[in-house]
Amino acid sequence: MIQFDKVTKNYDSDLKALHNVTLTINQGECFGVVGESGSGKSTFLRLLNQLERPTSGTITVAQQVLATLSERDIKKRQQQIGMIFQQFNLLHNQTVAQNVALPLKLRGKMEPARVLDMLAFVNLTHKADAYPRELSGGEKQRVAIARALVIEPKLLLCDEPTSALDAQHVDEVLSLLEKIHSQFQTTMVIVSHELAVIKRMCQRAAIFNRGELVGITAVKSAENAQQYDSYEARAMEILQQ
Ligand SMILES: Nc1ncnc2c1ncn2[C@@H]1O[C@H](COP(=O)(O)OP(=O)(O)OP(=O)(O)O)[C@@H](O)[C@H]1O
Repeated sequence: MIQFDKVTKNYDSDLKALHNVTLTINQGECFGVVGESGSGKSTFLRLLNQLERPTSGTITVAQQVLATLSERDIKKRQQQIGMIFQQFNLLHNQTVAQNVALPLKLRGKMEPARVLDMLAFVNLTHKADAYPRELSGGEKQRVAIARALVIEPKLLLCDEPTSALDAQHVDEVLSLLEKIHSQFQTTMVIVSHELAVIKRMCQRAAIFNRGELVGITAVKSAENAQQYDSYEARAMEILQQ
């Protein structure tokens, strides 16, 4: 579904946020992206949802080379991508139902029944008229997930989806992401510095270090407490167990 071919991204300076990255993400896959701070994870996501363009190389999504698309087609593509963030990014002066309805409203659609379906899917029907300040962190993230799903995305991008949550809410949100993956076969890309999250959710993961793709590994279960020389060695070892 997604192909990066020798993709490099420089921002203003000479520093390469991503350097010569080639990888493929399959349709229906849950793909993890790990790496230390500044390794290029967010840049990878921003290229995927076309908020940034590569300095060189090509990105192909659903057999379409992104660079060949018009602004209008890029906007259309972006509307098929759902995104969830570490800090939820809810509108605080809007109710839960209004937050979930927002992507539909932006497309000029009013589908209250669909909003209610989504709230039921994330188990928050009873909070439809509440405001974000009245919710727990886990509930806020579930609202954000309902908002991402309301457009029936082909691709769901998750940027540190559990990093702002305590353990109980982490489980709640991951269970919901698992349910989405099994029910809708949505292709998912999860960026997280928490290896346990990637381990639970993903079939494969890419490991980045300073903009370089160090490797892609199949993910197996159960973590051990061994000491490693570097973050990359630990990531590679733990994810392969
Ligand atoms: N808009 C920007 N302008 C200039 N440099 C940037 C910009 N965004 C990111 N960078 C730089 O690109 C490199 C990769 O950043 P990126 O945000 O992709 O890393 P990350 O792995 O997501 O980090 P974190 O885990 O801390 O969010 C970093 O050196 C960063 O300073």
